[in-house]
Amino acid sequence: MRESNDTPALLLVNLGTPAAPTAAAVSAYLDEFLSDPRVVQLPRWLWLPLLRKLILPRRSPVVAKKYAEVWLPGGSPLAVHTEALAAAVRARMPGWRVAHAMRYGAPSLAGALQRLRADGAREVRVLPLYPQYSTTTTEPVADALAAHGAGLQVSLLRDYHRDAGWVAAVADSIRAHWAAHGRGERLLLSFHGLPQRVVDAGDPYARQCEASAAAIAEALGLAPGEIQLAYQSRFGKGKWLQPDVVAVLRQLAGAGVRTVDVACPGFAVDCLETLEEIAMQAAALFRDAGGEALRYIPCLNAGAAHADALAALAQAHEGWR
Ligand SMILES: C=CC1=C(C)c2cc3[nH]c(cc4nc(cc5[nH]c(cc1n2)c(C)c5CCC(=O)O)C(CCC(=O)O)=C4C)c(C)c3C=C
Ligand SMILES: [Fe+2]
Ligand SMILES: [Fe+2]
Repeated sequence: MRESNDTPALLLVNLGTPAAPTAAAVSAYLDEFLSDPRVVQLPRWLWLPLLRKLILPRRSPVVAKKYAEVWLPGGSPLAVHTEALAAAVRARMPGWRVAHAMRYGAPSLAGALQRLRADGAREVRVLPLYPQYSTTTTEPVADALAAHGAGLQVSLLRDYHRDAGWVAAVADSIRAHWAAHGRGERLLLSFHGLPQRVVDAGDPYARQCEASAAAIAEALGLAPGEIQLAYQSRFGKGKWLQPDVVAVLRQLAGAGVRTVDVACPGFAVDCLETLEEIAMQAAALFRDAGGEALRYIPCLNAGAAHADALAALAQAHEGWR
């Protein structure tokens, strides 16, 4: 069916991921991602030669091996799950065009906007799949909309870090994990980290992570002290948000904690940072430090509760600007 011109469109946007688990594809992806001045805020004359001559040649083959360990038959987990999530949301929004795009890599945001335009869309709601706002993730989506959104009436959802539907979906996924595997001695929520200087410059991301953790704790009927928050995926040499997930896991194991449940509610879908860094690396580290088991709780991915929450957000009257 061809929708009428007045049908609104929803565009789900995720970060992006390499096209293949190879050094060349990882290098191309990281080059686009890490040369965005919103992501690494160093002077270009200093950063770009450093990135291209030193960091990419060294890091890309190492990171490509990590991607290879989690790669799915259909591609990178982030790409596969984002596409499945868009399909699940589409099924809940009759009358809407629902598309997805990546901020870096493919399918490109510019291309997705072009297809919507060609298809006769006028109003486009853009939902970055970042529950917590950051100048390093959400704002680059706004930049791309300013650059490629001409001719469309575009609005953006800046964050959904305390949205009731999303909080309930995360809490339910943790309860389901407990029902299937029993309850670990501790519950740890691991969010992607951020350089401390970005936070000091006023980025509200860390506050939003704390508020999300508090809301999830409340939905689970836990006291704030019964849930621990940590930050992961540190990159480079500078100071990043604390506490670091590795330090927290070492400390828990050292204190005699045998089992810890870990969820990553800042990630809408599973990706390298959850499947390799947490479910594989951090789990091995916890065992080496004397723990018995780190039980990873998968992201919401294309689950029904997630798709319901995002479809409700997409059709909400508030939050869009
Ligand atoms: C300065 C560097 C980085 C900042 C700032 C940053 C913020 C940030 N990232 C996400 C979500 C994801 N990041 C992912 C991978 C990834 N992130 C960085 C660096 C920064 N991220 C790098 C170099 C990489 C690639 C992997 C590596 O080389 O180690 C991913 C996964 C992508 C995938 O393909 O699976 C996600 C998702 C958030 C939410 C965020 C700030 C809040
Ligand atoms: Fe249709
Ligand atoms: Fe990142």
